[in-house]
Amino acid sequence: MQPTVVRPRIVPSVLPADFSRLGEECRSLEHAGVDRIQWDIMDGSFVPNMTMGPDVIASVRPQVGLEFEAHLMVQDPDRMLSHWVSAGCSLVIVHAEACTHLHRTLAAVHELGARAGVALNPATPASAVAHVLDLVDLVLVMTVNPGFGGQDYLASMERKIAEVRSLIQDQPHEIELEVDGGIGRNTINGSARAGATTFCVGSALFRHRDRLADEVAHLRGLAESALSDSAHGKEAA
Ligand SMILES: O=C(CO)[C@@H](O)[C@H](O)COP(=O)(O)O
Ligand SMILES: [Co+2]
Repeated sequence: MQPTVVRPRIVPSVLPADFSRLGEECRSLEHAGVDRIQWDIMDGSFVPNMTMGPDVIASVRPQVGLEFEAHLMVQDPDRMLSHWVSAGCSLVIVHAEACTHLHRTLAAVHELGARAGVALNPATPASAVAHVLDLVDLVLVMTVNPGFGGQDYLASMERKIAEVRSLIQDQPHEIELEVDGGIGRNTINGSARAGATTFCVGSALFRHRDRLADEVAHLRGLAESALSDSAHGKEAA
């Protein structure tokens, strides 16, 4: 039987959105056909920037049907995990570097009824997730240093993307591989060929806010062609 090509997921970051109209902005993304919405949570400590708290996300939650993921760029995320889940995030991504007891933190996310993801800073090796894969639903490889949107993609991360792909490939449960930072028309191909199937896109998408649906389809098409050329982009029909 012919293998089918994995459908790439396009997940916008809300960082470039107009924060005074977040509900409308998220509805536009939903109408444009994106797969989820990523909320970039920054605490001014783990990263040198601050964004929003759970009440902001909760206020948008009833206005949009899409799944929400929280990308927690937060030192010691444990004490607030339940707030992000209560606000409506069904996927919670913590940074490996921010957790003293990563295994415990991931178990706590599952106990709250959410899916758990682990993000890796550019300087963190793929091996940082090797011993927690049984508790991981998604690995997020940062392709910029976290803290700001609009930075240049680090192509040097493609080797790590490939290493994570080979780590997760043989797991008994599905683990998504997402990339985040500087993803757009010129970089989605390289990260897809390396092993990513989910693409967080911020500024490269909002740059085309007058034709969001076209840009989502265009980016997904570019990723689909790259995945169809690569072994990891195929699944049994
Ligand atoms: O987590 C982060 C930054 O820390 C990202 O989600 C970016 O906000 C994505 O924005 P672009 O790099 O695509 O502009
Ligand atoms: Co992010």
